[in-house]
Parts: sequence; structure tokens; C-alpha cells
Amino acid sequence: MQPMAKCLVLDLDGTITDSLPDIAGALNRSLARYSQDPLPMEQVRPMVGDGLMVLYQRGYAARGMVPTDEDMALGLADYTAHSTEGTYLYPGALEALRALKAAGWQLAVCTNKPEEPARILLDHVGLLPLLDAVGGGDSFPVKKPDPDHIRFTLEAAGATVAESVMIGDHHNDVAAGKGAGLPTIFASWGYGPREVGAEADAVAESFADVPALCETLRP
Ligand SMILES: O=C(O)COP(=O)(O)O
Ligand SMILES: [Mg+2]
Repeated sequence: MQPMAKCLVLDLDGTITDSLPDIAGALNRSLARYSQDPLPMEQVRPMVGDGLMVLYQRGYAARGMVPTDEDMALGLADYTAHSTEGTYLYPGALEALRALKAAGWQLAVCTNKPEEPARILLDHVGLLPLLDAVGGGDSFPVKKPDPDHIRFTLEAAGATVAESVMIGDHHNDVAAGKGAGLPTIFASWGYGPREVGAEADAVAESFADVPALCETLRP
């Protein structure tokens, strides 16, 4: 019988791409509709991680406001239209993912970002053809930290928990990965606080570390 391929499940924002400028840009354009001053990027950074809708709730709350359904719908459309303008791959991402692919690994993205802008962004940075699945924040009835977000993404990739590894920059990524039974890698270059590394099985200092860590965690 053919052995199942190993699979690396990757978070997107703060792990594969630095998406903060475009996320903060969309939030601030939304707040500007109410004549609110923009939130500095450093204030927005810890608000990222639970998807765009929660991001808008947190951003509006910082100005003592609550977004309406219309704000949310306009915000999603605006972000989707501008999600690639100031968003870049972290150094070494493409090389590391190509190396894993060449070594026989499958690759899947599990992100709390809605699937449409996630696919647009992944296509823009040249990664979409390398991926076996993209599980967005609205692709399934659940999202991270629910471990089922990982399980559904693996199922879509045709991969199994027993052969997979999770990498992410946020507590939600490590919690979802561990909950699904995957060894986890903390991406230390992202938006999560350094302490999240203590919850993970390994800490990557840069993307160059990732292929070897994957092989160690799933020999
Ligand atoms: O958009 C977010 O809030 C988080 O997205 P991520 O799961 O790719 O980090
Ligand atoms: Mg992230």
C-alpha cells in the first residue's frame, strides 16, 4: 500500500505573509468613514488572528464603536480588493515550501482569513500552485482554535493527522494543531507573543528552519 504523504499545515497571516499593512489599511479606511483617526499598525497587530470580522470588532471597539453588518460587508469587500497591495512573503518562505514539496510533503493553508482573499493573496505570491488545500475562516462551520478547522483542511488535502505538522504564529494555531493531534511549530517572526513558543513542540526562528523541523517532528 502507498504510504500517505506527509503534510505541513500552515497558517497564513503572520506565518507565510506579513499581511498587517493591508489588514490595518482596510480597517482604517472603514474607521475613516466615521471620521475616526487611523489606528497605528502596532495597535492593530495584536488584534489579528481571529479572522477579519473579529478584527473589525476589535478595531471599532478601540474607538468606542461597534461595526454594523454593513461595515463588515463593506470591510470584507474592501480588504478583498486591496489584500495584495502591501502584503509580502516572509523571507525564505517560497524556498522552504518548494524544498518540502520536492521532498514529497503536501502543503495546506489553514487560515482564519476568509477563503476568497486568502486565495487571491496566495495566488499573488505564487504559492497557490504548491498547495493541496486552502481552508479559510469561512470555508467550514468552525475556525481556529477549533481543531476541526485543521481536520477539515487535512481532509480537503487528502492528508491524515498521523502524518502532519502545523505551523503558525498565534496561540490559535498551536491550540488548534495540538487539539487535532499534530506536532506544532511556532513561527517566531509573526504577530504572536514569544510566549506562544512555549506551547509549541518547536520554535522556528526563520523559514529556513522549517523543512528540517518538519522532518524531525515527522521522521
Ligand atoms: O486574518 C486573521 O485574523 C488571521 O489569519 P491567520 O489565521 O492566517 O493568521
Ligand atoms: Mg497568523
